[in-house]
Amino acid sequence: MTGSTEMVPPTMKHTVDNKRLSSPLTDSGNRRTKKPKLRKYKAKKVETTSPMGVLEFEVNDLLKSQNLSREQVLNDVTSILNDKSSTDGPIVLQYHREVKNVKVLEITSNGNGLALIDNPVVTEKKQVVIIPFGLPGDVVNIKVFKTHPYYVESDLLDVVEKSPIRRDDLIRDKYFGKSSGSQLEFLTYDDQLELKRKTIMNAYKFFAPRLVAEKLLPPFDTTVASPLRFGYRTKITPHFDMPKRKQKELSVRPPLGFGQKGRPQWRKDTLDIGGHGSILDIDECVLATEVLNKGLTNERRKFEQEFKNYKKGATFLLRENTTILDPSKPTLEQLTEEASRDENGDISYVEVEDKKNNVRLAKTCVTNPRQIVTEYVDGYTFNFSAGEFFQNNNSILPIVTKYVRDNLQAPAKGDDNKTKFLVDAYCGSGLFSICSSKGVDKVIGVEISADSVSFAEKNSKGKWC
Ligand SMILES: C[S@@+](CC[C@H](N)C(=O)[O-])C[C@H]1O[C@@H](n2cnc3c(N)ncnc32)[C@H](O)[C@@H]1O
Repeated sequence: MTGSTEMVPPTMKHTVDNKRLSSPLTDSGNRRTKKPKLRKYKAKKVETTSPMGVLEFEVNDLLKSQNLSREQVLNDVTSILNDKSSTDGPIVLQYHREVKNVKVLEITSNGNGLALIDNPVVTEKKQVVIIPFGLPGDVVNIKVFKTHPYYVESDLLDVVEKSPIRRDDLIRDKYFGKSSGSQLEFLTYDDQLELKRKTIMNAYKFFAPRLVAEKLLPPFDTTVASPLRFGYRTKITPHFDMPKRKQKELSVRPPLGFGQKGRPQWRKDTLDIGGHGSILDIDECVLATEVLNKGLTNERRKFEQEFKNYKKGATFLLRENTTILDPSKPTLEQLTEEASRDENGDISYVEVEDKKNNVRLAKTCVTNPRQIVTEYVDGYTFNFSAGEFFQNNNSILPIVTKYVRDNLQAPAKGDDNKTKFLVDAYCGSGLFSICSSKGVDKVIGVEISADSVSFAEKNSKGKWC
């Protein structure tokens, strides 16, 4: 399975930087060797439902399936921490090495491959390795670059043998394979939906084990497909960092885009696209809607002129806004709210039609988080602050809100087949409460954000709530 670099067992001599030792004189004038102060690894407290917490469950699942104990994959992080150099100390170099012909065994809920490799120091031990863009069944070459107690992180260098589910021919995003923006484009859409289903099933397995053990859950249905697979995201947040070494005035525009996912090298023809910084310079997002891509072009052009004015890095908000058009008036005249503008100073927009409700809509791109925006869902409109939460895929909302509506109609006991109360926990600006309220006596929304509560109240006025 693995063919790691040559191994030299570490000794404590390796682990200590001599320069850091203080050695006071004894009475006889000799230097007394003081025990070196070891740097201790401090494990961060991980919230179990966070991505790191879920990873821990997934690692445990892998170990169970491979009949391995946690002890058998435990890494000696302390000796790495106390090596002479954190980049090229002898122990660091033993751990952070290239490993060839690694068979990927599993895929995590966020799309990373999981595999087992030999521990480079203790021959009878293994390591769990995370391989971004590695698929179960792939045989790959990797570079391990970071060690945690129960797993190591790596970059994908080459795919030696392709998994039967790997479909690189489906990739449309030029940044795919290095950007953190999209993870699953090299799977068929059916496989992507199946992975989502497995993620939900795992959520119940990890967080509600009694419900699963006592068979109290209904069967898991297939995942509802999105009508749009690309060009659906109604919010993106490209960002930039300032260079670490402060210059008086920046001479070159910093990259503006999304984070790079490690330093992968497997897509040789796109290696240089977006650059090599921790943030990639992104000029189009295949997942975002057409008008957000227009906004991205506009805001990048503005940034090109203004980047010297920034003292710190920042995040840009690009959020789609919808105007319901009056067909008797010119579109531009009706775009009264501020939005991203093109090089001529005109608001960029895209017109679309809701055939079902016979309505024409203009989509614009808002950049001010405090600006009030409108989303249009199957005839309903929702207002909320651009910076607050709203579902990111507008194209799927008529389907999911209908699904919820259709499956809510459980009649209250001994009643006239009517649902009396609907409680929408975590209601945001009221999307599901409002779309499901028809025929219900009373809807109660629960929400922690005061801003969203006030919009939920406003959005529900005149509806059935
Ligand atoms: C994923 S959003 C869903 C909003 C809404 N259901 C929708 O689909 O548009 C989750 C919402 O839960 C709210 N929230 C988070 N923690 C909460 C808590 N402890 N109590 C109530 N609401 C909370 C957030 O402010 C956010 O609006």
